[in-house]
Amino acid sequence: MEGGALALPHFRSRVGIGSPILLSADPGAARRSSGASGRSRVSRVNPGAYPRSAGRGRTWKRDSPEAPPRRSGITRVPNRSPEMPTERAGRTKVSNVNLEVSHHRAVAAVRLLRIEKGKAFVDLLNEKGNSSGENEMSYVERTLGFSIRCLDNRDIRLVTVIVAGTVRWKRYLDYLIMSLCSEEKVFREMEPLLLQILRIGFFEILKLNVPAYAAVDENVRLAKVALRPGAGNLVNAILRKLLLLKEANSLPLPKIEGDDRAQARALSIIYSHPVWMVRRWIRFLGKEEALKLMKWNNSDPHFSIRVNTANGYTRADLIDRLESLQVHYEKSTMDEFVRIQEGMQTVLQAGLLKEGMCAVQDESAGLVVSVVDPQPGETIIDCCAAPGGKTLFMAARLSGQGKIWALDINKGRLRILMEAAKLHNLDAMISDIHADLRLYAKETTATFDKVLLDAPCSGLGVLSKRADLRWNRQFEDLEELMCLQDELLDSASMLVKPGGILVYSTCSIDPEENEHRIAAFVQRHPDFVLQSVHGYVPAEFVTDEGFYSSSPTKHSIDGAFAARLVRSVL
Ligand SMILES: C[S@@+](CC[C@H](N)C(=O)[O-])C[C@H]1O[C@@H](n2cnc3c(N)ncnc32)[C@H](O)[C@@H]1O
Repeated sequence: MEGGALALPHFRSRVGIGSPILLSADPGAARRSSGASGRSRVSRVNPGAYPRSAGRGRTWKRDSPEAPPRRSGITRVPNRSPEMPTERAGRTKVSNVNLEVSHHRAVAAVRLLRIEKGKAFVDLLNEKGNSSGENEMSYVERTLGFSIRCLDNRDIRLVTVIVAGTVRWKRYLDYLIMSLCSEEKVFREMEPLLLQILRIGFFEILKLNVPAYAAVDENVRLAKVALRPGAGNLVNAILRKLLLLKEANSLPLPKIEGDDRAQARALSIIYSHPVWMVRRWIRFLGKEEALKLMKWNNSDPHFSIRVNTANGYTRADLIDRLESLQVHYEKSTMDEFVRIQEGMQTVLQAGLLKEGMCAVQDESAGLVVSVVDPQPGETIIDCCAAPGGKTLFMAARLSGQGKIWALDINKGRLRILMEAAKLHNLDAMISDIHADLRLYAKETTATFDKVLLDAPCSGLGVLSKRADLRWNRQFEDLEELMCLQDELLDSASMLVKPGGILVYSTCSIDPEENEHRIAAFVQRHPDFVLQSVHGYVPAEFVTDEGFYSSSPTKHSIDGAFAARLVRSVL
């Protein structure tokens, strides 16, 4: 680093762009919206759903929604019953009612409700014991008004699969649900919790191929217990209609016809993406590639892990552990990486991350670090560093010599970065700076050998992993993001020492956030020259213009972009 000691200004934390939405419980909202009211609702529900005569000897009509659920791998509440008030001697007494609902569906329905209300995000790497464990259980209990036990590992996996899939396929599922309602008004005015239960049922039947009786019975039961008998009847009627249409192969889907806009609208339903994304991708990538991309975004995400060499581990050590855990893996072409084919939850539960042996990181992000090419002894500033995936990998590549400054506007995320740095035995090499890059660059005189700007972006390259992102991003966001990217690029460029390197990267595949930003930047800054990334990353990732670009459909990893610029010595 040149320019003497770094001034480390402290700014008040702002809401960071790209920062995760925090999980904050709002039971009142969900309860109000579901029309449910805890105990009294349960007492309303039960006499119909669980008649007193429903004891052992009772015969149920096959596939009746009231029939006792068959063992279908569905978890239930074992004799853990909410209390039902009964009248006795003029006072309300509490007696037990045998309520049984599928745990993972109840949790999935409530999590979906919260995601829709912006109070939660889809967590594809959900580990038992994190904030969405116990808190979520009590949230579900307060929202639905009945108790459920903690989820076991299998339940957690099912919740993850159902929540991620239902969020991804939301537009497609809603189109079908609306088509199967007696009138559009029924769909438009549907209670939020009822809609989530229907979406789960549709997703299970259409995309998970869950046996019909389980998908119908369990979701009907959940609607009856969590809402009221009438809600269960509606779920029953609509799911049964769906089953008939599915069997007859006549699901009501829109035809791809008419002008470009009409075709994009139909495709947006069939592939469940916002219309603006479909139109944009058809424009930039062509129809065939756009369809491939949407299929990729709807498929199960691929995860890779990177071994932490700073703790003395090698990839061979990591592979030994994976083999002992019977996790299916594949070696990546990148030395430090292993692709997990099956068993990501096992990796998480075995504690490999908590031990500091490895980190979850996509190779697309690893290749950005290869574009930076950190060399021992260098000074590097990571301008939008948190939560630190690239910072840690860059620090590991310095082999104990050199220094990284990790700057971010988001204090909470910076804290996570520094905790990870400690875990990875890299904290001595990393200093954090909590600041807005735009202000920091104006105030400091410090310059660095290398500057990485991993800019806030639309995230359009990582939609398979961020299931909810497609619905949260609006077309208008792009304009705002591009302005921010230009401002941050200008600021980052001030930190590059003469002859030093500036790397601009995103996890977007949108040319306007990538190539166009760099074209505009070099026009504003003639002292920077584009350098090809050839030699830093494998040739298949180098574009004709010399940028790094990874594509989900071509390379089967996340989409990312990076440009390497050299500052002239004068
Ligand atoms: C794409 S994320 C960075 C991911 C990170 N490089 C990694 O590999 O883990 C973008 C980051 O930019 C930060 N950010 C947004 N605006 C900023 C600003 N004006 N100054 C500094 N950081 C900012 C956000 O808080 C967010 O953590």
